[in-house]
Amino acid sequence: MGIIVIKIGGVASHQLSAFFFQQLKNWRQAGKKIVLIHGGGRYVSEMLEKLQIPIQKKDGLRVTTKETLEVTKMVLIGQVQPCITSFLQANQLPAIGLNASDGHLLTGKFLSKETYGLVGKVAAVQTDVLHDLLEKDYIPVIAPLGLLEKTEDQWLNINADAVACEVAAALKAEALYLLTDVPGIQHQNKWLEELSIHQIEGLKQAESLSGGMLPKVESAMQAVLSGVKQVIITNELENQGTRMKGVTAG
Ligand SMILES: Nc1ncnc2c1ncn2[C@@H]1O[C@H](COP(=O)(O)OP(=O)(O)O)[C@@H](O)[C@H]1O
Ligand SMILES: CC(=O)N[C@@H](CCC(=O)OP(=O)(O)O)C(=O)O
Repeated sequence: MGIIVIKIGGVASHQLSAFFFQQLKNWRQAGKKIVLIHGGGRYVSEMLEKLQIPIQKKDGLRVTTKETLEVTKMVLIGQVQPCITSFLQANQLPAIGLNASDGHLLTGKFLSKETYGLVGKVAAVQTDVLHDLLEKDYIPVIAPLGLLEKTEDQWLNINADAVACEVAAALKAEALYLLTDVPGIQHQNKWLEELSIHQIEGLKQAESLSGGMLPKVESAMQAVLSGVKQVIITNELENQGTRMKGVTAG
């Protein structure tokens, strides 16, 4: 079963183009299965500002306190996710919104509690739930949070790019698109068509990568190394974007 995983970044989530919906339909008609992961960090930040809760980011990740986590959950699962599922439904694409606790979909571990607080990395993806939905022709739409391993109530905030890459690897997806607000990765005023694992260190040293692009590139490369053949960072599905290239990938 050919699976295509698409991560919709915060900005991208409210500007899904007609081409996006048409492409999803074309893929489905060609027998592909689609899984979406959504971000929404900018909406979390907007709500934190409204509530006058301090925002702190480190290495492109949100330092997450108990209070921040509550707001993150509320915004991502309560606002961003239903917005995306209703856009899909309105475009005749059958969608089901999912969070970590649905069928124990996503479990996590602390990334570093001392440094980032209640931030996780993916420990396991319950792929059976996803396969069941895909067989019934649904498009699962997943929020980037996890449940701490061996608990039912300790939630962890996880970077959406990291979730998308882990889900793509667990599903052995044939392609992963990380949709964001820029047409790819830029270095020395040029948009890169490809970025190989060997170039990443150079880009970091040159301080070409900052903010959310740092964890995005790290996760994308991890997905390539886990066997996802095509990993692309772009702003629109029709644009070429930057293709991540592994050691042996051609
Ligand atoms: N080298 C780079 N090339 C392109 N964008 C970069 C680069 N370094 C940092 N960025 C920033 O990364 C942002 C995209 O990451 P992020 O804000 O986390 O988006 P998303 O919410 O879609 O995951 C861009 O808007 C851009 O400002
Ligand atoms: C740990 C961490 O940083 N979590 C992110 C989760 C949302 C996200 O990743 O949204 P984008 O993809 O739109 O940036 C956050 O709280 O902003």
